[in-house]
Amino acid sequence: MTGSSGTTPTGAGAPGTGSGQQEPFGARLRRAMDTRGQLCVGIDPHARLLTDWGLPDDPGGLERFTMTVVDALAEHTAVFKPQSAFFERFGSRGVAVLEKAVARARAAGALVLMDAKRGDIGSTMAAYAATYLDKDSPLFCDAVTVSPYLGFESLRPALDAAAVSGAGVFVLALTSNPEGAQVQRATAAGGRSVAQVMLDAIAAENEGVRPLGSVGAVVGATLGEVGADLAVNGPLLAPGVGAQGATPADLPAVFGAALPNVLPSVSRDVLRHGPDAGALLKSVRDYVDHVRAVMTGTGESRGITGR
Ligand SMILES: O=C(O)c1cc(=O)[nH]c(=O)n1[C@@H]1O[C@H](COP(=O)(O)O)[C@@H](O)[C@H]1O
Repeated sequence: MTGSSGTTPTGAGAPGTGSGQQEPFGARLRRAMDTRGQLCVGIDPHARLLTDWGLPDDPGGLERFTMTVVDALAEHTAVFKPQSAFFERFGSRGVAVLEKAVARARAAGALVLMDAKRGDIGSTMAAYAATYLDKDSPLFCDAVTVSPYLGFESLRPALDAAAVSGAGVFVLALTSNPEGAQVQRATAAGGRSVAQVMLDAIAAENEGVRPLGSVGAVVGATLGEVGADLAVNGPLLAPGVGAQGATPADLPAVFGAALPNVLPSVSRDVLRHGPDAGALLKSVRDYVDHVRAVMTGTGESRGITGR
C-alpha cells in the first residue's frame, strides 16, 4: 500500500508481462488490491440516486451519473462493478453507456467486474461467455459474476473462455440476501451444503495457482459466521457493505483466515456522496482505510465505523 489513503493511480489492469499475453485475472486483482486498496465500487444507477443527484431518469442522466463516477474514481479504485440491470433497463442506449463506462474505466487502469449474474445451460452460457469474456466483444470485462445454480459444470464455457482471455469469473456461493439460504444452505447429496459444493468446485479450479486463482466466490458480508470452508484460493467478493447493513468491521467474523483475499463491495453507500467528485473519492478513501485497518487488526481499536 502506498500513500496515506492507500489509493494510488497505479495501472491496476495493466497486463504487466509485456509479452502480449494477458496476465491472469487473479494476479492482476492481487496487485490492484495491494496497490489501490481492497475495495470494489459498485456502479448501480438506481432511479432514486439519479433523482438525488438532480439528474433525469433517462439515458442522458444515466450517462452523466456513470461517467461522473468513473471519472472521479477510476484512477484510484481497484475494481468497479457495474450492475448490468440498471443499464439494461434503458435498452440499447443504456447498454451503450455501459460499454463506454467499461472502456473508460479500464483505460484508466481500474479492473471491471461486470455484475450480470448469468447462468444458463452450457450452450447458452457459451454466448454469455462470448459477450463478457471474449477480448473481441464490445462488452469484454476483466471478470463477470455468474450463477452456478443450474449446476457448476454449466459454467464450463465461461471458465474456459476466461482462462483463454486472462479474465475472471465470480461464482455466487452464499449471497447477501436472506432468501438465498433456501437454496444455498440446503443439504446436497453427500451431506455438504449446496454452497459448500460450489465453494469446493471453485477451489478445485484454483488449485495450485499463485498468487491468487482467477475463479472467485461471492459471499455476502451480511452473513455473520458462515459455517463454510472459504479456502478457495481465489478472491472472495463480499457485497452487502453499506446499504445492506454490513461494515468492514463485520468481515473478520464472516471470512476468518480468508480475509486477505476478500474484496468488499459497496454501491449505494459510496454513490450517495455524488455528484461531487471529491466527496465520492473521500468516501472511497474512507472505506479503503477502514478495510485496511480491519485487515491489520486495528479497526476496532480506532473505533472506525465506515458508515
Ligand atoms: O454479485 C453481487 O455483486 C451481489 C451478490 C450478493 O450476494 N448480494 C448483492 O447485493 N450483490 C450485488 O451487490 C450490489 C449491492 O449494492 P448495495 O447494496 O447498494 O451496496 C448490487 O448490485 C447487488 O446486485
